[in-house]
Amino acid sequence: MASSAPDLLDLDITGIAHGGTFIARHEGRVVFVSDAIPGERVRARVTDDAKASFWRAETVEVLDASPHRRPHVWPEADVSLDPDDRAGGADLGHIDLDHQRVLKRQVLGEALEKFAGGGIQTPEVAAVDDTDGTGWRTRVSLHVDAEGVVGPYAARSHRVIPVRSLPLARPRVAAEGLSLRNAKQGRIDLVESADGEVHVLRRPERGKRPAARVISERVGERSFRVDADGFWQVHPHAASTLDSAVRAALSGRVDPNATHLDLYGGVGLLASSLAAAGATDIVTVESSRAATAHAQENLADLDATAVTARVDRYLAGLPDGARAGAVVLDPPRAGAGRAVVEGVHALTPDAVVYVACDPVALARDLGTFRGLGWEVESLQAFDLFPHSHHIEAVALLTR
Ligand SMILES: C[S@@+](CC[C@H](N)C(=O)[O-])C[C@H]1O[C@@H](n2cnc3c(N)ncnc32)[C@H](O)[C@@H]1O
Repeated sequence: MASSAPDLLDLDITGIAHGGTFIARHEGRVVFVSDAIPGERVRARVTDDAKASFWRAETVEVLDASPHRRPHVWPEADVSLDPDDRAGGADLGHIDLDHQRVLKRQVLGEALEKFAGGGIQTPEVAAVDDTDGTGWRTRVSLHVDAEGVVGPYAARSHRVIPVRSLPLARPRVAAEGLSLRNAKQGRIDLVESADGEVHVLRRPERGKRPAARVISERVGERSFRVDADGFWQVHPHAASTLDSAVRAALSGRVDPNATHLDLYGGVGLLASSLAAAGATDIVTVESSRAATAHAQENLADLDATAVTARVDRYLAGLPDGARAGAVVLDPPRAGAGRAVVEGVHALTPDAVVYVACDPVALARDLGTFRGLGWEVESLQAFDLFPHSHHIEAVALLTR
């Protein structure tokens, strides 16, 4: 560390930043602090002072606690432990669940204000069940270090932390994860499929990796085959929540004679939502060949075509004057980006439904859409990742 930052700082926490850290100021400079809550005064250890514009720090002691502070939902991530020994992946687990949702809404609102041009009503971040926010992770990645220690990584590091509990995991996933022994150095993914079976996918750093295993997921009456290590929503209510939100957004907006697009389609979840909303001719576009092979099979009863392509290239390759009825896009964390948004706009769709897992990327892309004359007609947000900073949002855009 450069000599300019003292090791320890006493800081007043004034806000929440995107990405699960909190904002304080020291001599005018922004400091991003982990494990804090707005309104608190904390003692924090500076971990990164390389940049002139901001530093990073970790709370080591809470000097004046927020009324929203709780013992961490994961004892192995509690602020009473040395920051190096705190398990990662539950960066809001020290905050009461309702207030987590208030703070997530604030992050979304600030992103919309800053990057989407402002004036968009920020929705509440809705709970998808009435639990305490534990026991939802159907997918958990653990790591095995050179000494054979199995556990999650510590927050903001690649150090494996041995743990006795995995409270965010589904109970069977947790039990399986905590019973792992004699593992080779590398990663182990645990995946609970819709039938409750837990699949253990060992990915040793050296040696042969096992062949892809196909599992079955379910939304309503429809089942989806997906590679166990392929993309599927993590919260058990996520796929059905997003399916319902997309159907509702598209209700009455699907021209049965048009071609409709499901971009970043995975194994076809939202293509089936398009079909449920009345679409008969659907193209689902996805870069993973394995996922599109599953999508083609999963949507076999529909008039759907699964295309393996990068969305930007697919859109760029469409003939001039090509049209789409409705477009659903569900990009990865980085968002769709200007070229894709412009490509969607060029298809003059009647409606665009944007499913987002990153509020800043969403806000940027909404800003681009608005610049092209689109309006955000509705926006919903869902707490599909309780005790972590992640948010899922669904926006309907029309012109
Ligand atoms: C957030 S997931 C959404 C999947 C699907 N809509 C669902 O709900 O299950 C994003 C998907 O986009 C795919 N992907 C990432 N970058 C892509 C790109 N540039 N073009 C096409 N697909 C991409 C990933 O493989 C992943 O399946």
